[in-house]
Amino acid sequence: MTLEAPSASTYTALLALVAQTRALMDAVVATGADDEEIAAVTEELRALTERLDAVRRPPAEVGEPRWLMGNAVVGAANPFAPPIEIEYLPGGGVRAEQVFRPLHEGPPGLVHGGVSAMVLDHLLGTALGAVGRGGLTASLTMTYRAPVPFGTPVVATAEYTRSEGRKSWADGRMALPDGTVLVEATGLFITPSWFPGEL
Ligand SMILES: CCCCCCCC/C=C\CCCCCCCC(=O)SCCNC(=O)CCNC(=O)[C@H](O)C(C)(C)COP(=O)(O)OP(=O)(O)OC[C@H]1O[C@@H](n2cnc3c(N)ncnc32)[C@H](O)[C@@H]1OP(=O)(O)O
Repeated sequence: MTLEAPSASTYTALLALVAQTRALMDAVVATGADDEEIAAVTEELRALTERLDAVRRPPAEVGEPRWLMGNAVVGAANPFAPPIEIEYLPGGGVRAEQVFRPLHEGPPGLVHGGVSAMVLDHLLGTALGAVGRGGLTASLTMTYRAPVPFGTPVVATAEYTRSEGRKSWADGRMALPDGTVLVEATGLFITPSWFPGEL
């Protein structure tokens, strides 16, 4: 079955909804409203949730135009996604600059290590996809060298390193704009035997 991407106007409307939802999530994390106000807002949100949930779009399939719309890292339709915008570098490799928010908190005032792992996992996978070696993460090794701050830019980069058959490896890291490395990642990705795409 070929699924259609949402129309341009639906897509634009969806982007606005997602941006507003991200702002809501940030506000929820930080709110100091009193319990009555929280209860009133909760009721309004319950009604809004029911309206949106009344109609669902079918899930996307690999390769179709909107297949990453729901992705937790880059998904335009996913309010949980920071979202990360990935740049393909001319010499191979990928780069993304991101300002994390209190929504991504782990230790107070710092980004959660699992969020860093999620972002780097995706970046490694994208670096492999860029050289035609796309696959699923089989193992991911993280080295946390310094805390990742929120509210200030962090630069993530990743690149393909090598392959053996269906197995491919990529390396990546997050750093401050001055180059100070905060987190390093190395991952093994395996192109599943069922995957019809080219190796
Ligand atoms: C679907 C393709 C996508 C393509 C995308 C292309 C474009 C990219 C563009 C946009 C970027 C998107 C970026 C996304 C990034 C996010 C990534 C994720 O979050 S992925 C979700 C989390 N990961 C899982 O859910 C995997 C769950 N695991 C599995 O499904 C299987 O275990 C799998 C596919 C990883 C391997 O299963 P088997 O049946 O194909 O593997 P066997 O045949 O047993 O082994 C093959 C070889 O790999 C080794 N191997 C298997 N698993 C290993 C492991 N965990 N560690 C080390 N080696 C392992 C084996 O020892 C074997 O090695 P020997 O050939 O004998 O040398």
